Order: sequence, then C-alpha cells, then structure tokens
Amino acid sequence: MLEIRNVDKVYHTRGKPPVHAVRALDMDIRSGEIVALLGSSGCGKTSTLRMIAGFESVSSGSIALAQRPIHELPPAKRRVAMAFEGYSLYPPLTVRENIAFALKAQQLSRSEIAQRVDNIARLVEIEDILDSHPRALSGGQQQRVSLARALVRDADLYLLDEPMGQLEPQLRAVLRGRIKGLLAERGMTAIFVTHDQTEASALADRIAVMEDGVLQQFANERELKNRPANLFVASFIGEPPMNLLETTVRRAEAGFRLTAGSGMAFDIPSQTLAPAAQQALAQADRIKVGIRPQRIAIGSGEARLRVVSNQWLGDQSHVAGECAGHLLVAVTSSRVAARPGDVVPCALDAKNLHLFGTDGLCIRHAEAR
Ligand SMILES: Nc1ncnc2c1ncn2[C@@H]1O[C@H](COP(=O)(O)OP(=O)(O)OP(=O)(O)O)[C@@H](O)[C@H]1O
Repeated sequence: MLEIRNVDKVYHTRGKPPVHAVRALDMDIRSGEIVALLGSSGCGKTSTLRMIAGFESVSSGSIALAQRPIHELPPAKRRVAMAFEGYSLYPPLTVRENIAFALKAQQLSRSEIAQRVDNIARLVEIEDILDSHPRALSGGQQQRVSLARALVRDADLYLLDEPMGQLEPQLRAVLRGRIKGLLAERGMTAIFVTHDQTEASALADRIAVMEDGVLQQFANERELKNRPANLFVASFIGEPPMNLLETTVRRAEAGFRLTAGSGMAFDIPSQTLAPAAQQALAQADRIKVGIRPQRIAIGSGEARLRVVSNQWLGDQSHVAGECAGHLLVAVTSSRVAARPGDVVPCALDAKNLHLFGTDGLCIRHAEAR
C-alpha cells in the first residue's frame, strides 16, 4: 500500500550545519493498517510524515502509495489527508467551514457534506463549537477540529501528527477507541506520530520505533517487548524499562558463563545460541544482558536483593533493590511485604535474559512465555 524506499531527509539552513533528520528509511505499510511512529523528540517522526504528505521534499529515495510514485507530486495530488501538529486551521472560517472545506474538492452535494461534517463532529465531540471560529477555541478543541478535518476526507492514507496530545486523559482514551473503530470500520490506512507508548499500543497494529533519524524496529507491541532488535528498543519499550547489566564473558564447558559482578553469574548453553551469536560471544570480552522486571521472581531463588524501595500500585508490586552491585527493578502481581533495607531472595534465570552484542544488536532473546 505505502512503500517508503531508502528515504533520507537532510535540512540545510544557511549559516548552520546540515541536519540529517531521517536516514535510509525503508517501510512497507499494508492497506487498512494503523501504524504508530514512536520515538523521542527530534528523532524524525514529523519529518517522515511531512515527506509522505508532500510538505517536505525527500532528499533522496522514493515513496509510492497504492503503486503510484508520489514523492514528486504536490500535496493535493497525493490522496493523503493530514492532521497537523500545529492544527493549521483557516482563521476566517468557522469550524464547520474548516471541516467542510476539505470536502469541497470532492464535488459532494451540500446535504452529503453537512451529514459528513455532523458525523465526524459527533465522533470527536465538537458539535457544540461548529459555528465558532478557531481563535475562540482552546488548544484541545483546535486539535479535534484538525483531526476531524483530516478524517472527514476520502483519501488513500491518513497521517495524524500527535493527534491527541492536547487532550485530557479521559477524553483521549474515549477518542482513541472511537478513532480506532472508525479506521477499522472503513478499512482506512493510517500513520500517527506519538511519543506515548500507551497510545501507540492502544491504537496501532504495528509500531515503528525511531531514534536519531533511524528506524530501529517495526513490529507489533508483543514483538517489540519479547524480541527487541537492539539495546535502544529494549530499553525504550516496556514499563518499567528492562534491567541492563554489563557482564564479562568466559567460555564454559557447555557454552558461556556471563558474570555480572561478584556473586551473579549466568550459564548460557551453546544450544540456546544461533551460530552467529556463539561467534559473537566467542569474540567478546564483555556484553550487556537485559532482563524484564516482570521476569525477575521475588521471594524465592539463589540471588539476594537488598530492597531500596517497594511500591504496591494496586495490582502489582514494583520492587527496586541492589543485587550483586547492580540496581534492579522487579515487578510481581502479588503484594511484597519487604521494607527498604530488607534482604529478599530473588531469581534471575538465564533463560529470561536477552543478550546484546558489542554493536548493541540483540544476539539472543529471552525464552518466549
Ligand atoms: N525545517 C527544518 N529545518 C531545519 N531542521 C529541522 C526542520 N524540521 C526539523 N528539523 C530538525 O530535524 C530533526 C528531526 O525533527 P522532527 O520534527 O522530524 O522530529 P520529531 O521526532 O517529530 O520531533 P518532535 O516529537 O519534537 O516533533 C530535529 O533535529 C529538528 O530540529
């Protein structure tokens, strides 16, 4: 449906060094798919969206939509609808006129336009402000008008830049559900930008994680959590973040022994390693290992955790503590009775470890549950 091939974006500003905002981006998005572009501020999400919409040129590479190369077409010819981060509403027009404006080019009857505007206004809860002008609206209201103006159109692709960033949490959750319903019901293909993991997980079929202009991994939430491609994704996705430990590598009888400070060692049998991973371990002195807080068992096991903090969140305990010189966070669904300073047994099983090579790429994932 949407094919992004080897796209780069470099901004040149007079008197300043060039900014390489997007690097060698390759993505394939399927028809009817909802995709989140997720990453921290400045990682290239908005630049990517604006290149697809045609408001920024690509520095190199190509973009095709429904088999049509679009990267050299003007925005109006791309059949792409976009809701902008800065809303971009027309100040002299009312909300109703702003939304209807996007439909004028589609040569629809007046009654059809009125009906569509009313339907989308109801969906994003702006029926009461249809006759207001943008300057009289709050940021959250303007954001919903901008969203309505994009979603009301007939387009091959919908691009939504931080579509709900200004809304209070309850309304955001309600609209998220409704928008997902609308997109699914109409089989609309959409890409939205967010830096909120919960939003990405709730709305998207697949999540593209970006950092420093580079696509780190493009997969569903489960895959990102269970099979992170590299250290960045491993530490960025998941709450609380994955525990990462520096270990020294030594060959052992049936594989490798990874030692993380005094009293913490993991035996990794060779049979759990692909040939490339074995080779990487054989050549490394030190590697990083990662373990999800949910995979550290508290209350039993060989290791000892000196508790630093223990919080019960209503449905899970978050226990932070020091273990063999490392600060670890563990999450369990049962209530843990330990207080700061207490020492509790815990288990870190080698099969629950993700191993990362010296280049940061994951060379072995934790065993699937
Ligand atoms: N028009 C421009 N001219 C020069 N540099 C730009 C321009 N637009 C963006 N940049 C730079 O390109 C990089 C990527 O910016 P971009 O807005 O795409 O990131 P982002 O992930 O969407 O960030 P945010 O979440 O803060 O909107 C940043 O370093 C930014 O400063």
